[in-house]
Amino acid sequence: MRLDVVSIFPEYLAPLRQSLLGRAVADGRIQLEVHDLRRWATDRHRSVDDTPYGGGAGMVMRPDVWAAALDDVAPAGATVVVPTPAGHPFSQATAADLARREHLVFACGRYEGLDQRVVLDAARRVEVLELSIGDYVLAGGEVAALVVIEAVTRLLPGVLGNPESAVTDSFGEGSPGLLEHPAYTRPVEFRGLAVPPVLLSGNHAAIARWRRDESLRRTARRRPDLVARLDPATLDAADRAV
Ligand SMILES: COc1cccc(COC(=O)c2cn[nH]c2)c1
Repeated sequence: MRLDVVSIFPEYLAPLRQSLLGRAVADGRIQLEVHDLRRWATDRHRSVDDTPYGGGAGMVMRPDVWAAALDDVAPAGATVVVPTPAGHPFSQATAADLARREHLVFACGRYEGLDQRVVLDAARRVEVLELSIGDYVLAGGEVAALVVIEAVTRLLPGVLGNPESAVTDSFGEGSPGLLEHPAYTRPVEFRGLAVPPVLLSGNHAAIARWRRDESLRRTARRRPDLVARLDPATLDAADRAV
């Protein structure tokens, strides 16, 4: 996979060269290039933003600068990802979809975002995905790009150590669509807190049942929205009793 990232703060993307992902980049399993958007700025001040038509606070990133950058960085066949609070919700399913693509280009906006014609023009040539990683506003798209890149590249076989299951919507072992159950390791008692005895029992059926129950309880408590989406057919009688 090839990754290109365009930003006015390229140093924000330094974490991509760390740890397992950094190793995949160093040995060429992933091609990564980070570009400074100002390279495509045309005036003496290398400006990349301007005041918004229609008035209002903040600045908008200029279409000419971004279009020139994407012309160079996103050839036909690339997928352009624009992190934005106004985007389609990013999910594990989206991550799995993006993991199957050859070339991802991340356009990191700042200020109030990109002139919409950047997206419209690029969409004539390549697929453009405006994605939101959550309902909050960051100062720029760089951190969101790091989130998406990590979620995507960890799914690539042979890229990040242990091959993660490519199952797109699993939140727990074999419990698709549920939150992960609690995890424990040594010591068996820690600051007066014990490990749930079932996990020490060696009874694998009971352990699987406990884990499933904990996933269901946690999901019901923390994410009723996920429970509403569960396919009732995947809930057995014991699940319904939780
Ligand atoms: C491209 O336009 C903008 C405008 C404003 C902020 C940003 C940065 O992205 C986010 O804040 C974000 C992404 N998902 N959730 C929040 C981009």
